[in-house]
Amino acid sequence: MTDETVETTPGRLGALKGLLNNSLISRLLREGMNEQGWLYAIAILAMLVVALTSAATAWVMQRIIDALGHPENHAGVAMVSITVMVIFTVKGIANYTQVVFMSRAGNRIVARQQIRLYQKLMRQGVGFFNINESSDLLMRVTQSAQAARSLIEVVVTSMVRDLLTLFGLICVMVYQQPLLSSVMLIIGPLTMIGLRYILRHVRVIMEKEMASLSEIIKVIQETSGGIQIIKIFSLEKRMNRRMEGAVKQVETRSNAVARLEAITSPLMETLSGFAIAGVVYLSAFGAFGSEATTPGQLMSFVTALLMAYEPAKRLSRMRVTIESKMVGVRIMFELLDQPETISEAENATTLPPGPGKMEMRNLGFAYAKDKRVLRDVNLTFEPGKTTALVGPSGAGKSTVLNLAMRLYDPTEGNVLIDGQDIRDVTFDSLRARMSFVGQGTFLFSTSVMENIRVSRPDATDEEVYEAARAAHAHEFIAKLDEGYETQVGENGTFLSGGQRQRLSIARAFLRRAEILLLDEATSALDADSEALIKDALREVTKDVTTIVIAHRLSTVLEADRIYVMEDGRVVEFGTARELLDHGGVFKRLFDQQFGGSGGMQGVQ
Ligand SMILES: Nc1ncnc2c1ncn2[C@@H]1O[C@H](COP(=O)(O)OP(=O)(O)OP(=O)(O)O)[C@@H](O)[C@H]1O
Repeated sequence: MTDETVETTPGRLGALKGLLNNSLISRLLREGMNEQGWLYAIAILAMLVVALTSAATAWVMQRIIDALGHPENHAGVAMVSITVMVIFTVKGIANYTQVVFMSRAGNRIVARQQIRLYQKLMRQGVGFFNINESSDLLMRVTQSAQAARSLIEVVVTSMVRDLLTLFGLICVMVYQQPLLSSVMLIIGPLTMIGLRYILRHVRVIMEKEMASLSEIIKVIQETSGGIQIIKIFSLEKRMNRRMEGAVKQVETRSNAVARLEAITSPLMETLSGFAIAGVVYLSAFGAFGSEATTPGQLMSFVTALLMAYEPAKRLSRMRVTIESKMVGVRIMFELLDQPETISEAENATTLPPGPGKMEMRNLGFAYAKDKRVLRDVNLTFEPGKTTALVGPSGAGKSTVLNLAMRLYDPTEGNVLIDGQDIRDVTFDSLRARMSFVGQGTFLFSTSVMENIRVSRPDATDEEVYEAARAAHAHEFIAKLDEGYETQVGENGTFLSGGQRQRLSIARAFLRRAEILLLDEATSALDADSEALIKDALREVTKDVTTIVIAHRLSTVLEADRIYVMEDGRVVEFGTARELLDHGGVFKRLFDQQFGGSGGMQGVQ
């Protein structure tokens, strides 16, 4: 159930949301208990002992006071002293055990949830990352697991230790002063009324605080990624203002939550103060004299009353704390429960090695509903041949590659490799057959060597050098301070655009896959480098099914077949020669680039 579905009936909103929350809490507890059951069992046992020893502390006050009234009874005084020592020793050990085991269980929950969240992200398709901003994901993964931990801690501690302690102390109170206790039991619950007001606000404020936190992360990310543009266009002031706005919002909201949480203290304190004052007053005037009260009993009662204050306060604030943590837990489960945008078939098989023929049959595709990007596209990529996709910007060429790699599933039609629908095979076996160089050259923040080797982790150093030579990257790598061990910086900041592209090409060469996809793979290179890499490509792609996308038509003139795309459709195909003779879209694009027949040399 989502909040939108509930929103339609405002009257029932609160109740339904409460239900949703409760089911989330029980799910969180169930999962927590299932995974860390024994850690919690020990902690809960220790809490039980804490509760018992707390009640015993109050109870023993009677013995202390009464024993002090009879100092001549040495054995009695000694017995009371030993009892006090035992109670406090056991309480100390139980407290320690409870804290240590609760923390262990909590830390493990944070660790496991963060891993679960990350694994969930890994299973998501590319489409998921298009619609979920990275700052939001960062916030969810880092904050929400902590919230889950705190929530379990609050619920378990309050429901077990505080509730039992309170119960034990009330028993002592009733035992020692039944009449006075009944007065207290009436006043106590009155404090709960004030809390209803507070609860309503906490959740709303926390939701806004999370959104502002996400905005802070986004500003920092954009600052880091776009620092050049920020400086060149003097956007510093604007970015500062954005940051100040987001930080201010978090500050204001944190203050509001703190105010609401803090209000519970004076509420409880004032009422407790009134109650204690009342007890002292009534006792002094012997209002309860008929109960034959000894000073020890009265002292024991007052001690129990004072000790009950802390657990009662925590219990009364439990809902407020739960509400504030609930927001984090909800966004965590939302992420964990999101359907995967693309997934392997249940009985997916392994795509066996083969010649690497790829066919696309009647493909239709839309990234967003009702916005068709491909229509009835039929393409055949022959094994061992080079096929080019050309056409104006936005025609859908990169989308074809996205579907070939199964980063998305087509909305109509299918993609076949060696006759097998790629939806029926495992991701690993599909992608093992492919290699890719894209428009954006992503590099990891590690060494040059590791960046090339990601495509084939078991490659030897010699194989990496060989791939780098083929991509004409070896020369510049050798000149770097630490050669192949040079760190490239975040996304290759320390390298030029052309150098980054050469590393991407080396990475693709190293993979030695049967199908090679090149999307503007040489666009960042100068004409000389491009010519060199074209030679290397000729060598590397000899027996490889190669699909090339390039705006510079000079790159594709030698292709065995060229498909021309326009507005999501294939409008022409053939060799460069055939297409030029045909005099259609390709001829128009060719003339735009080469100005008439100026570039006809090289056309097969
Ligand atoms: N991730 C995406 N989400 C939504 N729409 C997208 C996405 N990627 C591309 N599009 C849209 O799909 C259409 C085709 O884009 P595509 O990148 O396939 O074109 P292209 O022919 O490769 O263009 P270019 O030559 O400029 O790279 C465009 O209209 C584009 O706006």
